[in-house]
Amino acid sequence: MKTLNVDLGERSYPIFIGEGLLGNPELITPYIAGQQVMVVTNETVAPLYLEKLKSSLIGFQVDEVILPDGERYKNSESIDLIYSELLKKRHNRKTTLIALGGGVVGDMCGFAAATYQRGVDFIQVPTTLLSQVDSSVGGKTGINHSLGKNMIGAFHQPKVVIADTDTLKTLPERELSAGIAEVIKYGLIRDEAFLSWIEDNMSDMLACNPEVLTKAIHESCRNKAEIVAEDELESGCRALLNLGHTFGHAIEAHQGYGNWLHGEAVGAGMIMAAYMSKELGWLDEVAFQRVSEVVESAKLPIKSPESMTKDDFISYMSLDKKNLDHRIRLVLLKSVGEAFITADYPQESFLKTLSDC
Ligand SMILES: NC(=O)c1ccc[n+]([C@@H]2O[C@H](COP(=O)([O-])OP(=O)(O)OC[C@H]3O[C@@H](n4cnc5c(N)ncnc54)[C@H](O)[C@@H]3O)[C@@H](O)[C@H]2O)c1
Ligand SMILES: O=C(O)C(=O)C[C@@H](O)[C@H](O)[C@H](O)COP(=O)(O)O
Ligand SMILES: [Zn+2]
Repeated sequence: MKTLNVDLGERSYPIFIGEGLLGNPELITPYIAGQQVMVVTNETVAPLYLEKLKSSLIGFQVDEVILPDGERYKNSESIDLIYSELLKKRHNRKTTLIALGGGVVGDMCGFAAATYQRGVDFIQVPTTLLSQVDSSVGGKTGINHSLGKNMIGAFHQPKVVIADTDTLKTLPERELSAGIAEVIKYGLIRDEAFLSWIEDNMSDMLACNPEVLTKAIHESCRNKAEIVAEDELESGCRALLNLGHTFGHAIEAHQGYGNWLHGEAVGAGMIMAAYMSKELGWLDEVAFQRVSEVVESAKLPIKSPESMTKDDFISYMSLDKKNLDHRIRLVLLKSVGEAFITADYPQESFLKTLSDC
């Protein structure tokens, strides 16, 4: 097992990564303050992993909420189901919520924990590649709105992250590719050496090779933990983690949540960001092709949906949480391995990107 730490003073926590972690009481029980636990999961993950998780929680009052599966259920109705179960089972302020599932379950469980009785503890047990490399770390929690992705939420850090790589054996291929999009993101924004490693190991990642996936998770979480430790609440460098997301969130919302997976939209969005970086003279053609090829090699879409017009993009992007003074702020690439954020660009380059990509 590998361990990383997210250094946030009194809110610091460990990330455990490895095989056979689910079901080990020594990894989870030290992080449960009271006697009550509420496991939040969904109808797909529960039959696969709920009993295993519960076997590590002997001696606690363990309750569970099994949500419907899908990005389209990342909404206030699902949050209400969690609150209702907590109240019905008389959970008090010492309770600990445990997110067992992918990023959708993790974001919702975290948001319920941030708000139930003004805030209770929670633990992340991520079971998708995307949630193991990204969403379980850093404390962004929340739900979608029909007008925009992740528009309602809170920063609320987990007490521990337990990433059992055995769970990836049951993950559908399309979901594995979606997770690789966020892995590629770390290489593009700040770690060119990691990007080269990703390029060299792409076929092993797609074949679910456990050593290669463990390294991908470790290096992704190391990069994310460093950024979050520097800028927990996204007043500066944390925004770089949004590479591809300003375009990608517009795709997800416009296409109807769940039709394009988050990682798929981020993959196409990163190519749009790279294309615009080329238009602005930051990337040359070779660097742009490198970005496009690594995304394509992960079996991700490389073009935005045919059905989306420039105005469709602009109407969603103009609501993006990073915007300042009605200017759309974008994360772009100075080079492969170095991102920056800007609202200062010629509108023609932005519009050309929307029509060409
Ligand atoms: N909070 C953050 O920092 C952050 C970061 C990145 C993404 N996100 C959010 O995460 C969400 C995407 O997460 P995701 O890609 O994990 O999607 P997801 O949670 O929808 O999971 C993908 C699918 O895999 C299933 N699944 C989960 N684990 C499985 C397993 N081990 N075996 C088989 N099936 C399994 C799920 O039920 C679901 O159908 C989006 O809502 C995105 O906005 C949040
Ligand atoms: O942790 C972050 O910060 C990120 O931006 C990680 C992203 O991969 C993730 O999709 C996040 O949920 C996007 O955040 P948002 O603030 O743009 O909603
Ligand atoms: Zn993301």
